[in-house]
Amino acid sequence: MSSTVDSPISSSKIQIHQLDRLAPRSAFLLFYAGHPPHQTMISSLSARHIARIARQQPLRLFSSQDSLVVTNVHEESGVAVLAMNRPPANSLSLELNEAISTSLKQIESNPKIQSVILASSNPTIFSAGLDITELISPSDERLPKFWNSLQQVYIDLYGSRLATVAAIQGHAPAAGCMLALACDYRIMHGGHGEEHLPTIGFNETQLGIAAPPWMGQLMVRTIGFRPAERALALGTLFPPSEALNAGVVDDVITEQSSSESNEVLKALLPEALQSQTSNPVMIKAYEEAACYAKIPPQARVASKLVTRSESLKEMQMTREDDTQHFCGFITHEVVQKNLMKYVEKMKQRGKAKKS
Ligand SMILES: CCCC/C=C/CC(=O)SCCNC(=O)CCNC(=O)[C@H](O)C(C)(C)COP(=O)(O)OP(=O)(O)OC[C@H]1O[C@@H](n2cnc3c(N)ncnc32)[C@H](O)[C@@H]1OP(=O)(O)O
Repeated sequence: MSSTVDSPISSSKIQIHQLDRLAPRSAFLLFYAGHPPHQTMISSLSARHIARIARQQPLRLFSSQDSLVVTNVHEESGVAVLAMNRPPANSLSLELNEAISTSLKQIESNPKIQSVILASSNPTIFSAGLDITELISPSDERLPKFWNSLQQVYIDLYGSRLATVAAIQGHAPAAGCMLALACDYRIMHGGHGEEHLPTIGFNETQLGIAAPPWMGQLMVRTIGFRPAERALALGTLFPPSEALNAGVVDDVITEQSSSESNEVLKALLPEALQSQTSNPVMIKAYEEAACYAKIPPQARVASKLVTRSESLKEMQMTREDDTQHFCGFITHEVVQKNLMKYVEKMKQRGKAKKS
């Protein structure tokens, strides 16, 4: 099935192909940047989102302090912020994943916005990765839905028409690292002294599980085959300077700096992030996002898709198999035992910290 609607992003025409056979609830948005041979894929959206765009209806904005994500836009600079807001650790539950995808789509539907900063309302944790409690004794109904929602976040972020900048204030293990790697630019905080260094990486093997192929390949595409192969096998969590050297992040910032951007940040940041207006990571993230926002969007999007469209297509084609594999793997008795042990350790550590 295919239909054409006016693009909410530009005056171009967008053609929508419903790829029922490959991904029943998804569709590719095909964007004509110039002539048909230059047709490029921007993103995949759920059928529900497409129906809304076709009717030109705005998506619901998540903005209250109780929301799982908080967002705000600054149309003058073309920059938006989308911050995860699920205490204590922004671990990714089904609901948080869905909120990220929905909010990203809502921001994308504003034609004045060209960049988004992916951030956290927690100043020491970007995201702790998957909510491990989703993985323990899961229900047959929720587990595939949960995994689908994570795949969708990856597809939406990696294929977004927006330039995406990750403001990594603190820890970003496993799927938290995936969120950052799916962005266009990554800025990490250097930490507060040797004892409080945040880390980033795919630590799955340390939990007795393995990162799925699309996540592992994301690391391969970011840091290269051999370093990624080793980091994936060992479950390496990189502290900031090592993450920078390996290419996991693009920038590490520690110094507090005053900047002209402070004033804009006051207007841009949602209430839950107002304490971060003079945070160096946020300042740098804003400056980078504003820089991307000045590039002619059609050229920027076309260039992004040179490197991303193949892996996004692959993801769409293997999505159902990936979900089946994930559900089979996670519910395996040995994996369940490993996960329970890991959660027990995590709780003991939490108790020790509090006492
Ligand atoms: C085919 C299979 C593919 C499977 C793919 C999996 C990808 C994944 O994402 S697996 C998840 C991997 N995540 C982790 O291993 C992170 C575990 N957490 C931590 O290492 C630390 O919490 C942290 C480094 C992120 C932060 O450390 P910090 O000392 O600041 O805080 P804590 O006291 O440890 O944690 C605070 C609070 O949050 C709870 N929590 C932390 N992480 C998770 C999580 N991933 N899921 C659920 N809950 C989590 C932790 O238990 C604490 O709770 P309490 O305050 O109630 O004790």
